[in-house]
Amino acid sequence: MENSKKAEILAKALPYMQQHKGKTIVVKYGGNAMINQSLKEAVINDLVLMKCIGINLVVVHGGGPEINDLLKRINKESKFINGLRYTDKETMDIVQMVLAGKINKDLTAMIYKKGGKAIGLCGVDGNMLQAKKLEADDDLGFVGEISKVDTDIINSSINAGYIPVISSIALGEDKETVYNINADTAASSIASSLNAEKLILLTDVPGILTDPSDPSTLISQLDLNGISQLTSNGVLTGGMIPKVKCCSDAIKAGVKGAHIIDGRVKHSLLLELFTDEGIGTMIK
Ligand SMILES: Nc1ncnc2c1ncn2[C@@H]1O[C@H](COP(=O)(O)OP(=O)(O)O)[C@@H](O)[C@H]1O
Ligand SMILES: CC(=O)N[C@@H](CCC(=O)OP(=O)(O)O)C(=O)O
Repeated sequence: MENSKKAEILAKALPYMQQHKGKTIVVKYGGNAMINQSLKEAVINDLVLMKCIGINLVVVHGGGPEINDLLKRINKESKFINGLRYTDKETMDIVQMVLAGKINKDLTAMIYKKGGKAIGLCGVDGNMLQAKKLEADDDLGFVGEISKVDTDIINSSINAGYIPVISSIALGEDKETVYNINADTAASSIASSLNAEKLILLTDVPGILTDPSDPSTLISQLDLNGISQLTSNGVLTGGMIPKVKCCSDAIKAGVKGAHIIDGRVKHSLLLELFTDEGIGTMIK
């Protein structure tokens, strides 16, 4: 590309930088969007860039596929009910090891490698995510429902210049039981409690599709009415069910926009933040 073209593209970033500076944006980085190393590096690059331009960035990560891999290694089957993992005690230990251990520390290190500053936390740290057992039609074991978010540790980390990188496990009211929280739910509750400008969910599809097998059926914008329609007519299945519910919960709580975008597209975060049209599905 010619230098003048490059300069033009860079100059066009100014209004977007001004728009986002000082705003709180929560990015949920899903396990399905972490599979390829070069893509992972591109995501980390974009996160560090977001922080550099003055966004109060919070990263909440998942790691479902990695949990499945480790369970498989101990010959344990992964069981999901409506997109949520049935979590017995042994599974809970694995979830904690993978999310709060391996993935959380890998992502934190990768941010340092890109020249950023991060602090890896889980919901237990700073008593940030407080939960009780999720009461559902089917018993899901140690799957929790967030009852309170204490944002102190998140705000302190942001004010000290760090990107908080948060894994989705939470502490029970007995201060003993640890619960497995769907990472979309954790991100949504955190975004709501922080009064965030945006919640961005990075996943492995282009956004919400009316036909999940056909990427050309992307819905680019939806409001809360549209969501109830999709939910009742069975278009959403599996992990998309909690994901969309999280977006609508965040919007109801005052988050201005929730975005489901394709983490497999290189620099999808920049396309979302630095173009008028954005990518993926925007819920308002
Ligand atoms: N209507 C839909 N549009 C797009 N994806 C859908 C839809 N219904 C179900 N899905 C599924 O939801 C998945 C995304 O949820 P999930 O696997 O939990 O992702 P992540 O690990 O990123 O949180 C997609 O891979 C897709 O298989
Ligand atoms: C209760 C529940 O389902 N918890 C999830 C937590 C991780 C997660 O949500 O990871 P992704 O974002 O990669 O799907 C799980 O155990 O897989």
